[in-house]
Amino acid sequence: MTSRGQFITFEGGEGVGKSTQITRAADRLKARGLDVMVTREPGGTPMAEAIRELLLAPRDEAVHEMTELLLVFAARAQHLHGRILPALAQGTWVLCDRFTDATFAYQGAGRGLSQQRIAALEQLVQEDVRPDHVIVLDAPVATGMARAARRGELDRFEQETVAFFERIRQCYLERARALPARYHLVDAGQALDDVSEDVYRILSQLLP
Ligand SMILES: Nc1ncnc2c1ncn2[C@@H]1O[C@H](COP(=O)(O)OP(=O)(O)O)[C@@H](O)[C@H]1O
Ligand SMILES: Cc1cn([C@H]2C[C@H](O)[C@@H](COP(=O)(O)OP(=O)(O)O)O2)c(=O)[nH]c1=O
Repeated sequence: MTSRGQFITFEGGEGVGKSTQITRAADRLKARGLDVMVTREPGGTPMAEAIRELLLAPRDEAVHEMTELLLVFAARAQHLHGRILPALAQGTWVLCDRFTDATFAYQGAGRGLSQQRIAALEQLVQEDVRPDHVIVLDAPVATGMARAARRGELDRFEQETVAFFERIRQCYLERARALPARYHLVDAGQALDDVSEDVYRILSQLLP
């Protein structure tokens, strides 16, 4: 029987290097012979990517935080059932750029929705599914924002204030410290290659 793949998420604020590091990590795991799928949230399936576009587009209309929360979980339900769970069942390792920790950070700490409400939706949508491991890339907010700004036009979240991103960073740090067996904190303020080494050191301990 094929053993279930590992479900590993990459988290952190804007521009900390999640996309870059997840690609590098996947390449190294594939080189070790593993079956690896890289995906992202919000998104990961055509319908969930359409919800992502709804969420990220800057708009004149104020977006209620509950609308944002429900859209994030609607996309997640589609992604989880359509792609993540089938891949894990086949023994594929799933590396996901953001997952529900981002909801606790952005819609919770950022927008002010209660952690209990988010936890209730997490239970409803995911039942007992949680990431096996979470890599939290941590860097000063200014560092991440400067890197993100270099990418060009800012999306609806990237237009937020420094205070918003400071709350997000603290939320990730608190979650990482509360559950050290699942969360792995990495200093993302280092040079790219040093961050990659730290990430791979963590992943290599999970190899079969
Ligand atoms: N450790 C690093 N040092 C310098 N630049 C970095 C580092 N990590 C990422 N970058 C650059 O910062 C930008 C944002 O990185 P990206 O991986 O897209 O971050 P995220 O997915 O977290 O938003 C990219 O241009 C990337 O090349
Ligand atoms: C998964 C998720 C993402 N988001 C936000 C955070 C990001 O600003 C945005 C898009 O994610 P992403 O493309 O990973 O951001 P970036 O590469 O700019 O760091 O979606 C939430 O607000 N809640 C969530 O649950």
